[in-house]
Amino acid sequence: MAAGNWKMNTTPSEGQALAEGIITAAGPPATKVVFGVPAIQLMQIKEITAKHEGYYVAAQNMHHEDKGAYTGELSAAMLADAGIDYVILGHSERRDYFGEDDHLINTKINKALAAGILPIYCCGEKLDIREAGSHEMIVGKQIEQALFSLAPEQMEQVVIAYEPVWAIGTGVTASPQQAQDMHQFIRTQIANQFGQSVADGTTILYGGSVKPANAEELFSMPDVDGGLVGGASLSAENFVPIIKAL
Ligand SMILES: O=C(CO)COP(=O)(O)O
Repeated sequence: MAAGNWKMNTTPSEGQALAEGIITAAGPPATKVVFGVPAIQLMQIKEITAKHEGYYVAAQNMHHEDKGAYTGELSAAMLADAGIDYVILGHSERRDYFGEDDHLINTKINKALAAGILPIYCCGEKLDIREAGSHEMIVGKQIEQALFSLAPEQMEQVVIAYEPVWAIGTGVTASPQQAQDMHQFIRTQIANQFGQSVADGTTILYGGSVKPANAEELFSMPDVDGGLVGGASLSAENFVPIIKAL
């Protein structure tokens, strides 16, 4: 899977041109391609991807309650009714700037699954944790708190994105071996909790300064099933080679 997280970039007209440009240049993809677009563009981009096999749309967030007085928020039911395929949950920017924790993210994951939307669950450690050698402990805890209450058939619907915070938007990428080690660790956690066949079927994406120049090497690692791409998903020139690396 090649997933782009556009974050708070692109106006609706820019987003339309971007999605159309990528689809035209990449053609029918050999992997699933997901556009994680700003809320205002969800239905517009869905209309485009619906015409092209292999292309999907993701929301970048979702509220954990079903409905009510939550000004500015979107519910799972709204996304589902609009035909949105995926929702990115637990991104480090939401954790840092909006105070989201794994308990809340777990609630959101349950709501998304109940509405038929596939969660892309983001986890990953900060630099000080990596330097202290505690990254497996911290990511292990994130996975446990957000996912271990799910039933195996729910877990089968979840995509995981390992995004070391120190690699996001910094130009510093985890080495292929660092990515592989963490992905293998995550898959083992999933296997221990949900069984080997669920773990084998789980898509685990790497995110953090994925570029055309490093995508192929990262994706060649056995437990790296694709990428969640920020900056390099904002132009066809950069994103198409990343799609084609899968
Ligand atoms: O946060 C990311 C994707 O969700 C990664 O962002 P960059 O690819 O810009 O480092």
